[in-house]
Amino acid sequence: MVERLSAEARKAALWELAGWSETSGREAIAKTFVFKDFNEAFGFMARAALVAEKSDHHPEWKNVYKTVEVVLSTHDVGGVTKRDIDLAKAMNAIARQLGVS
Ligand SMILES: C[C@H](O)[C@H](O)[C@H]1CNC2=NC(N)=NC(=O)C2=N1
Repeated sequence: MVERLSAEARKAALWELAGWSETSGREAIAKTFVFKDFNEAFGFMARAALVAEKSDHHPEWKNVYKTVEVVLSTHDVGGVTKRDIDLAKAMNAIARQLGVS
């Protein structure tokens, strides 16, 4: 079991995570990625899904055409943990490879 991050620790982690912010009304972090088209959005999701499955930590996400809205939290502890931060970093890296920040 990983430790739920404090409000301070969440803020510190988010400083280094471009585009991610805290959700309101729930302990989670979120980012909306906008790609060039559906093909790139779905390519991002396919790559991110492999990372998620490998680490047994899965995103809540919604895709409409070229936009992917992602919410990350660790359900087991009802908050944000290093597992969310790590997946958020991996998603940023994948998006960057696809030419999107
Ligand atoms: C049993 C299994 O490890 C858990 O259900 C995992 C699976 N994927 C998960 N993903 C996320 N985002 N949060 C979790 O708490 C979580 N728990």
